[in-house]
Amino acid sequence: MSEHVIAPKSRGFLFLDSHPEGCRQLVDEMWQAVPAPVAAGGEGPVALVIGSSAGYGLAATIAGLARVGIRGIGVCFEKAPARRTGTAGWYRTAATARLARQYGRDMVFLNGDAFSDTMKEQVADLLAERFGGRLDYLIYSVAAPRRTDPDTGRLHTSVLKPIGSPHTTKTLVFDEYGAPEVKEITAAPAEGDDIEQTVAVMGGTDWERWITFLADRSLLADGFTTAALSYIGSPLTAALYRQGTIGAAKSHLEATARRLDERLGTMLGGRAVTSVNAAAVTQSSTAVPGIALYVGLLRGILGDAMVAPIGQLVELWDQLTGARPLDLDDEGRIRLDTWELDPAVQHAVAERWSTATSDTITELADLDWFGDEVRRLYGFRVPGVDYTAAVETDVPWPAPTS
Ligand SMILES: NC(=O)c1ccc[n+]([C@@H]2O[C@H](COP(=O)([O-])OP(=O)(O)OC[C@H]3O[C@@H](n4cnc5c(N)ncnc54)[C@H](O)[C@@H]3O)[C@@H](O)[C@H]2O)c1
Repeated sequence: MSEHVIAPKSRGFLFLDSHPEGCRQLVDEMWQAVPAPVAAGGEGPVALVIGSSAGYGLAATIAGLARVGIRGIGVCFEKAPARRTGTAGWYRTAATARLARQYGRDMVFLNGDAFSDTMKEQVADLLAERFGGRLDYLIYSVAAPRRTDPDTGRLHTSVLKPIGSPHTTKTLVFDEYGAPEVKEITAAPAEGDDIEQTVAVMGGTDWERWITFLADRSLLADGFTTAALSYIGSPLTAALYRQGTIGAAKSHLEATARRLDERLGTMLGGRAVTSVNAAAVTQSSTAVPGIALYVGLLRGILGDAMVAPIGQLVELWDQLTGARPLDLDDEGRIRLDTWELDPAVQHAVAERWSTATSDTITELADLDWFGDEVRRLYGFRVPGVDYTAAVETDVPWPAPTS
């Protein structure tokens, strides 16, 4: 037993501790937000979600469990409680596993490096032993700063840089008293092998490696379908995102999808697509310069009309399972970002972006919402949680039920 009162301590948008009870309630909230299952009863399809503990991958896991009745495996990379609390994803995984069990879904969570072949072996063994040797769906939603290539042993590091020339952007920071400041920063362009390294981490190489690995062991079911998450985003963030090093990785991911789609089509009558999702506040997105400002302004304009990740992932599952028709753009991508990239919305965000200063930002952007969302990533600011009460932080990793 290790009970503590946990106060939010942060460095910028990163918090040092997370709140187990807040994380549990947020997972409950996400589950409750999922509409009733499409088909009830029977054994659900077998799914593997890579990046299952946070952001879009967590939404994929919860929407899959609650809407489609999936069973299978979630893979993520989280830190256990030790001197500090566990990471939020640790507690969210414990909460997701508890709900899965409660609803009778056999879901096993593995904590470790998805880029490694050891993890691929572990997943392959579990699929063979526990899930009838057939995988129906794979959702790939990893956001990571680095990846070791199992073939070469080389460590690749991804960077967020513009390509070609330096780029100056407005960005949102909070001073030591929590007051918002709109600043300008200039990002130096990619140099050396920055692009290649970012593509090696966030492009499609590891996704393809997973599929080849599982195909070689004959673990992919007929009609096997896979989706990887991508982002396009606004012209306001394009120099640093879609036209930058990370955008090069996303283009690689999308090209990988087209190649895999052909391969899976011939091999199994299967499919590979990318799903272009909309801007959301996650640990990864807040690391991109300008994104915090952009998302705050977007919320200021759209309010509750923004579609949260869980809503987008219900739509993704509906399209993947055929509950709704698959709706692909000209480049073969599922587009769940149309409300964000609507020209009228983008025009309104651009207007506010151009006039935003430290003095006007609280009127133009919904910073209360943004501040809450950042804290909720760590289980804070969840209505109904008593943050003055001590909570058990020593939560075990969920053991598979036999
Ligand atoms: N956040 C956005 O605004 C946004 C918008 C559209 C698309 N996307 C895409 O969604 C995907 C996920 O991003 P997110 O923002 O949800 O990220 P996130 O930081 O919220 O979650 C990342 C997940 O990856 C897992 N992970 C990281 N490194 C790992 C490793 N080595 N092995 C196993 N698991 C690992 C983490 O444990 C976590 O579950 C990315 O492809 C991203 O580009 C994000």
